[in-house]
Amino acid sequence: MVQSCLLMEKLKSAISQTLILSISQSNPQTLPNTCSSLHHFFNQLPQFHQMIEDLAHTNTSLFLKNKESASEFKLKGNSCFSNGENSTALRFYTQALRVAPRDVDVMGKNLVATLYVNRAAVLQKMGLFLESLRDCNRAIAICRSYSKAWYRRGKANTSMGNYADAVCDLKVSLCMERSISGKKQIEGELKLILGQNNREDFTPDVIKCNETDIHDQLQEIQLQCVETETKGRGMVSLTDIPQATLLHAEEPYAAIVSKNCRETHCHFCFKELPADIVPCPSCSMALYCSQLCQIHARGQDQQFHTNNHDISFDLSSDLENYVASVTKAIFDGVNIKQNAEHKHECGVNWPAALPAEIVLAGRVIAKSIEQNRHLGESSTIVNLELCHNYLQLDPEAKLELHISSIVLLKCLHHYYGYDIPLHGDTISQCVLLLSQIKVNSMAIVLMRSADSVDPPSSAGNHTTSTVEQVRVGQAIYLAGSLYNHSCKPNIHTYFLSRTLYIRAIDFVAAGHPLELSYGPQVGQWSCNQRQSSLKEQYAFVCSCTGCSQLNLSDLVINSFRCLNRNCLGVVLDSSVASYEQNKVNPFSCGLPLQVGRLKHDEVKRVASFLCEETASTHRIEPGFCMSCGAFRVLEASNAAVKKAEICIEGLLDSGELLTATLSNALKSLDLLKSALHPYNKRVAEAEDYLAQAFCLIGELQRSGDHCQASIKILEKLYGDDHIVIGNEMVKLASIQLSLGEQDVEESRNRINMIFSRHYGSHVDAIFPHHRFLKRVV
Ligand SMILES: C[S@@+](CC[C@H](N)C(=O)[O-])C[C@H]1O[C@@H](n2cnc3c(N)ncnc32)[C@H](O)[C@@H]1O
Repeated sequence: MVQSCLLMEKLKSAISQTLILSISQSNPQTLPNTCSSLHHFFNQLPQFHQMIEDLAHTNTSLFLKNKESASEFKLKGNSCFSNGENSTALRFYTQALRVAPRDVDVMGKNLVATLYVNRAAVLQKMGLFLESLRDCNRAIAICRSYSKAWYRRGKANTSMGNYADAVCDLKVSLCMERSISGKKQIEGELKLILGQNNREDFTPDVIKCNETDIHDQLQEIQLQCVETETKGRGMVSLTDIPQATLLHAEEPYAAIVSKNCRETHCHFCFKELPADIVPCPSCSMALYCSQLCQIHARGQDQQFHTNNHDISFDLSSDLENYVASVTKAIFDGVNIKQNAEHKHECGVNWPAALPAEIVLAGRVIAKSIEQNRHLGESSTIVNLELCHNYLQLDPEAKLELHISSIVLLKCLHHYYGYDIPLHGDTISQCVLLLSQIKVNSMAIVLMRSADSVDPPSSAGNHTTSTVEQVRVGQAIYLAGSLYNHSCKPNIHTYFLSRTLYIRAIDFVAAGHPLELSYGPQVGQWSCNQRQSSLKEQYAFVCSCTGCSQLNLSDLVINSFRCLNRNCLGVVLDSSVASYEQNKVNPFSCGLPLQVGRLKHDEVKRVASFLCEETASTHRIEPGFCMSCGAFRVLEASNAAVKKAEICIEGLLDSGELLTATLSNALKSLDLLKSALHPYNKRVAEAEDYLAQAFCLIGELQRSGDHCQASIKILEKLYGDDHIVIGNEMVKLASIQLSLGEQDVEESRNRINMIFSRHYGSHVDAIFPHHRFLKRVV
C-alpha cells in the first residue's frame, strides 16, 4: 500500500532549495505564487504523475470488490459453520460481504443477499437474534422473493418471542419456496410455533425501531461571538447561565473516522461496530453499523432496489400487506438529503493512504462542490471563515501543506473533473483550509467501558470499572470552532455519535467568556507542559486564567517536599519555577496577582507571601521551599523518585503478583512520599497502581484505601467536582460494591452529581454500562 509519509518524502527530496526557501517564507498573500510554482514543478515530474495514478485511479485500487475472493470467503464461512466454529464463520462471511460485488448472481441468487442470509444463520446460532433479523432484512431489501431470507427472519423472530411476525415470515417463505423439502421444513417450523402457542390468530407486531432518540432540552440562551483582547473571536452569553445548562448542539460540517478505529467503529456514526457489520456496497474499505449509516455516507443506491421487481407470488392480501409493511420499514429513513461524504473516496487508495486531516479537507471540499452544483454555481474551494495558523507554522509544515494540497486536489480532480480547477489560487485556498483544519478540527471522543476482570482465583473475581475514552474520529464543527480554550474551562464538550454537545459546568455570569478545553487542563499537567502542548498542536500561546494566575495545582503538581518534616511548603524544579515566577510578576505577564480570588487556603498563603516578597529580592527559586526557604538537592531526589516509580509501574507488567514485589512497591511508595510533595500527581498515580494491584490479588480493602488516597490528591489538583474525580469515583464504587460497603451509596451520589453536571440527561446514553449510576446494587 502506498504510504503517505514515504510519498511525501519522495516528492520533497525532488524539490529545489530555492523553491523550498520561498515556500518557507510564504504568507497568505504570497501563497498563490508558491503554490503555482510547486504545482508547475510537480507537473513535470514523472514520479508525481505515477503517484497520483496509484492514489486516485480505480484500476490500481486495493479496495475493489472481487467476486472470486468473496466466493472463497463464503466457502470458508460455510465450512466453519458446518463445523460449529461460529465466530470464525461470522468473520469469513463478513469478509466475503466486504468484497462481494453487489450485482453478481451465483446459482440464480444475488451473492450479497445469500451472504446476508448465511450470516444471519450464524448470528442466530450465536444467540444474536436482532443482528440476525437485520441481516435477513438486508437480504430481503435486495431480493424480496428470497424464501430463505423470510425463513431465517421467521426463526429470528421466534427466538425473540415475536410469534406473530414469525408466523407471517414463515407463511411468506412457504409461498415463495419451490422445493418440496424446503416447504416441509417451513411447515414443520410453523407447526411448532402454532402448536406451542396454541393459536392461529396472531396479529403482526409493528416493526420495531431499534434506534433510540435522545433529547436533552437545548436551553434558550442568547450566545454571542465577540472580539477578545488576546484570543481573537470568542463566545459569551448575553444572560447568566446556570450550572449544567445545555447550551450548544451541532452536527459536523465534515467528519472522518480515526485510522485506528477503521475496523472497529462505524465510518459514519462512529459507534462500535456490531456483529452484523454493513460494508460499503462499492468498496471494501468503509464499514457501517447499519444500512442507514451506510446510505448516509454513500448515498442512495438505486441498484440495490433493482431486484425488487421480483416474481409475484400468490400471497393472501394479509400477507401482501405484511410484506409491504416489512419492506417499507426496511427502507424507512432512507430518503437522505445530506451530502454523501464517502462517495468521492469510494474505491480508490488515497483516503487510506493520506493522513486523516487531509482526507477530512477532501470531505469539506467535496461538500462545497456538491452544494455549489446543487445551486448551479461554479466551484471554488470553500472558505470556512475560521481562523488559521499559517504564519506561525515552521518551514517544514508549510512545505508539507503545499505538497498535501496539490496531491489532494489532484486526487479530487479525478473524481470531479473540472469542478476542481487546479491553479495557484485554488491550491493556496486548499493550503489555508488545511491550516484551518489544523487549528479548528475536534477529536470526537466516545466512552467505552473498560471493566478489568481478573482471572478466577481463590480470592474470587474482582472488577474495577473504569471509563476509557476512545478517539473515534475527527470533525469540523463550524459554530463549535468559535469557542476559545481555557485550561480551567467553564463549559464541557462531549459527543453522542457525531453530535457535539456543550454544557456549562459552572454558573457563568452574563458577558463572561465561555471557554472549553482543547485538551490540556489544570490538574492534568503543569503550566509549562500545557503551554508546550498547545503551542505544538495549535500554535498559540495560551493566555487563559489557569496559565496567567497562580493556582494551587500548578504549584504542587510536580513539586518536591520541603526537607523540614513539619513544613508542607512547596519546592519547585527549574522548569516549573520560571513559569510560576512569571505569573506573580505583574510586569512580565501584565496580569496582577489577585490573592483574594484564589480558592484554596494553601495557595492563598503562598501567594500572600510572594506578594509581600516581590518588591524585595525574593523570587520563586528552584530547590528552595516556598514557605520556609529550606534548600533541597533536586538531582538526587529526582533519581530516587524515578527508581521508585519504575518499581511501582512494573507491578502490573509481571504476569503473577508476588508478595515480595508488592512489598517492594509499598516501600517505593513510602520513598516517593518522602521526596515528593503530598499533592504531587506522581504520588496519586503510584497510589492508583497499588489500588489496581491489590484488586488483582483480591485484597479489596487495601485496594480501596489506595484508590481513596489517589482520589484525595486528585481533588487537590483538579477540584472536587471535576469529571476526572467522577471517573475515579467509578473505580472506587466498583471496589466498594464488591466489598458490600455502605459507602457505595455516598460514592454513587457523588458520581451522579458530577456526571449530571457534565452530561445532564445524556448520562445514561454515554455510560450505559455504568451500574453505579442506577439505584441497583
Ligand atoms: C478554534 S479557534 C477559536 C476561535 C478563534 N479565537 C477565532 O477567532 O476564530 C482557536 C484559536 O483561538 C485562539 N485561542 C483560543 N484559545 C486561546 C487561549 N487560551 N489563548 C490564546 N489564544 C487562544 C488561538 O489563536 C487558536 O488558534
